Amino acid sequence: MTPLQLEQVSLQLGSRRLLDDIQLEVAAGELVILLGPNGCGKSTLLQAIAGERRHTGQIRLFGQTRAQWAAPRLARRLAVLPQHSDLRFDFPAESVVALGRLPWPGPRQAQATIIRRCMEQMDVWALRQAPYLQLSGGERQRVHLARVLCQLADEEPGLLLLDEPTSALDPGHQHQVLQQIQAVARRGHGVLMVLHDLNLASRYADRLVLMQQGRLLAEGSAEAILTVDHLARLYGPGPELWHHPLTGRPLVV
Ligand SMILES: Nc1ncnc2c1ncn2[C@@H]1O[C@H](COP(=O)(O)OP(=O)(O)OP(=O)(O)O)[C@@H](O)[C@H]1O
Repeated sequence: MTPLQLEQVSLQLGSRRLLDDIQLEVAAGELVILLGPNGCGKSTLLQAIAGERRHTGQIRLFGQTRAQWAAPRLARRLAVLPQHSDLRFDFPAESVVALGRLPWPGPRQAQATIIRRCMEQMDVWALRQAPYLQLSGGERQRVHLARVLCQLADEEPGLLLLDEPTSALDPGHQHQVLQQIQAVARRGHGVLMVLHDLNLASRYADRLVLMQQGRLLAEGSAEAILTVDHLARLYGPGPELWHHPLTGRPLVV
């Protein structure tokens, strides 16, 4: 069953159309990256998919509309990392990650194993006892990533929505995190992720989607999408395109 299908999704606020007739699918096993300038509607789109914004048109998650999903079942299939995850409680990092396991009752030891695995994947296991509020911005972001990763189980395909998950990370952790997110997709989950870094998007996406002023402008492979014409249209004049010597993928300068 296809994790995500959008048909004619629009969202109007007063006289402003924040989303305009969006058609989009994310297949199981696919990592789709959404690109576009500030304010074009990327977060709004993710929020609409997450059920947080009223919209017209249809959004299907694994073939069912939101109204057809019981919330506890959907919580095992849909995991969302918003652009900002504000948390004021001074829990140990491990307890923050454990929040992701709330939809899953189960033996304590099995839960602990999954939590540890996700924290290791996000390189925060060594920080497990650190109070959340004492963590750095990048450490907090990786703790929240571990939390959403451990919300999905590999027995049932899920959908992962990630809004700029690497915005606070150093280059080494950006690659580590994106490799893990790619591995999540390879295990059969659908992933829809917002990124601003064009070269990370070029390297990791199975498909890129360009957004401009609430509309989808183009979608396809990195080679098809990262063109001088598209980039100049979205971000202004000046981009140069090279090719990565090892991967052959577009490299934006
Ligand atoms: N509740 C709201 N009321 C009024 N305008 C809103 C509201 N929510 C979003 N907007 C506007 O909708 C537009 C799209 O916002 P959105 O956060 O989706 O952009 P974005 O593409 O994610 O941008 P960024 O790259 O800066 O994160 C923005 O111009 C924003 O000001």
